[in-house]
Amino acid sequence: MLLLATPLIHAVRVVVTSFRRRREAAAMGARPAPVTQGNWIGNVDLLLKLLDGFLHGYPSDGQDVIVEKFGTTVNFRVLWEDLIFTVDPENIKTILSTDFNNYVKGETFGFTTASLLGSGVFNSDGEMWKFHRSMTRPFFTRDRVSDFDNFEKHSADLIEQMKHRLRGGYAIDFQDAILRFTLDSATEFLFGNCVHSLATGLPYPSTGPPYPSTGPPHPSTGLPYPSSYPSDAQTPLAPPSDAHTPPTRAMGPTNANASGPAEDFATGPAEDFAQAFQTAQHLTAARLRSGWTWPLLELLGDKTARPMRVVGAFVEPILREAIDRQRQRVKEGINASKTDEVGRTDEVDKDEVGEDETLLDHLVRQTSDPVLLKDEILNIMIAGRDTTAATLTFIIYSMAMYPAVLQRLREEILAHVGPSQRPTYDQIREMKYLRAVINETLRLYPPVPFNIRESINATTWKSPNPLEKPFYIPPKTPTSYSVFMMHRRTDLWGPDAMEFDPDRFIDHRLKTYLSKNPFIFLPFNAGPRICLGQQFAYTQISYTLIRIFQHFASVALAPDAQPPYSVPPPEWKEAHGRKGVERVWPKVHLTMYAHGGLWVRMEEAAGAGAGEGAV
Ligand code: HEM
Repeated sequence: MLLLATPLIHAVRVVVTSFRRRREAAAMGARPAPVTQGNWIGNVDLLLKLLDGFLHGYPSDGQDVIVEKFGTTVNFRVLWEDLIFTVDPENIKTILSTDFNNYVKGETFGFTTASLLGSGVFNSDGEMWKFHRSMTRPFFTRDRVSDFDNFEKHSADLIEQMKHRLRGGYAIDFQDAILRFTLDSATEFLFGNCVHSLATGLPYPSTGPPYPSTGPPHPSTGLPYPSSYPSDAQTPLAPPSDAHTPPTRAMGPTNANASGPAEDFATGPAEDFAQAFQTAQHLTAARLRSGWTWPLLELLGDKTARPMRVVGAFVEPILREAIDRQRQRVKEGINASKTDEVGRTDEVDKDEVGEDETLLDHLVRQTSDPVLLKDEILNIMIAGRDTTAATLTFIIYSMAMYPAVLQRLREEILAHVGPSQRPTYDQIREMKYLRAVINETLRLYPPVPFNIRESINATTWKSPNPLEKPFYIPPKTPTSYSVFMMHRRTDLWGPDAMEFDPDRFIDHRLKTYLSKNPFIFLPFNAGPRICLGQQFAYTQISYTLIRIFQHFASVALAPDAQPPYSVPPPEWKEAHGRKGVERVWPKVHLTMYAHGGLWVRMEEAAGAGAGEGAV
């Protein structure tokens, strides 16, 4: 009886809600956004198509066809639940800026991402969000964002590791290398304690011939390692006889299952952490794509539990140590403070940051709540690490695809900074072409391609056609938007929007398109929740690119080393736009990445390595 009653109650609720909303829309002088029409009941076919696009397609597969058919604002109604999706800058501006107070991350987003993000800055609202943001903001002043000693140390490590592997005749996975680089610099920036993930060496290609197949599954996640070692017996490309021994084995024991030149590439807790964190992000992104149905797919248990245990085992001891240090300080009368019910302290000047203070030191002065601290640190790690790594990965990819752009970029680097000197803040600011290359990459490959909010009260959005009634947006409804798709619209960026051309951020096109409407370019979001690390990211990316291209003169894709499963399918060549020209597979979990890595060979620049900061 109950089984029969439940769908009936749901059906009645759907009919009543729909009637109420039609009445409310009419009262507001608005019309409903167009609703996608699938072929199966409840648009289940549509849901499956979107999930298939997410798992096996190009980032906008599924959505692009719908937008083309129904317009730039559309209701993806699946299983009778509304989800308003937009790629219209006017509506995105409304969500993020002009009507900011009417949108929250919301309970659904919070519930879906809780096992990954906790109640950190990314998925909190109201007072908790303000608290997180104000705790972290003082860390992004100009002094802090130009911590060039940190950038220098880690980019020198990165370049050394790249050269070492390339000189051995191997291709390198630049994405893996840069994720190690950002993990090292983020852990130093956040904890004051670098995990030295670069020091264990870069992985070898896993493809054959002449390489053997992928190694054993990762012990903590059950997934394959991103790459594995070749065994000496199977490959003529044996490791170089001058096999480099990492300066420190800082990340603990190596993976006992792996075979090969272990003295040249090791795995340990930092890799376990990074791999597990990535897996948890992927699972969370799949939940977001499945809408309210995701708990049905996890009836047997929380799929993120296992990887998040690995993540916890890595960060919790670091947090405990920081809390103990702070307790000791309080005992000694330094930074004494009272603590409220969520562990917040009240006698600390939140804007005051000591010169050598790390973000964690700063945070433990304000709260001793270990959960709050863990959430904040992991949120910043996702915010800062993966996004910066994605940008650098897709810049290197673009430099391999467009050698003339790289040549011009190198000319600018050599003219402003020289072949081996460390760049200064002012030199970075003057390098217009460098900034244009970064922006063009952020336009075509924005690290956060899709995002979501939830409306609080019923409201309206402008229609793209001013002669038509505005769209009615129901209350408590998910409103999703894609800057990935907006950044590629030819009506907003011009007929050549699908081409990679940094000059559009310099020449007449800047005035024609972007200056007229800055909301067409939102890689860092906008409004009160705009990215806190924007300046930090531009500076770190610029610094790292300058250092890389002082040392390397060219980049070429290495399709022989790219794992076969990650090569774009041949049928993509028929697609129009960028999908048709792609030579790596951009995919999205919470952020964008190159599926299977970005395998490249790079040629060292003549004369590089001499002078200041030589590697
Ligand atoms: C190219 C690099 C980066 C890109 C493209 C980027 C992009 C974004 C985007 C789109 C958001 C909004 C997310 C949302 O509201 O749902 C965001 C928020 C944020 N970002 Fe970044 N980010 C980058 C680098 C960084 C770095 C390096 C840091 C810090 C080290 C950082 C810290 C943050 C924080 C704390 C927020 C949350 C702001 C809030 O909700 O109030 N980001 N970022």
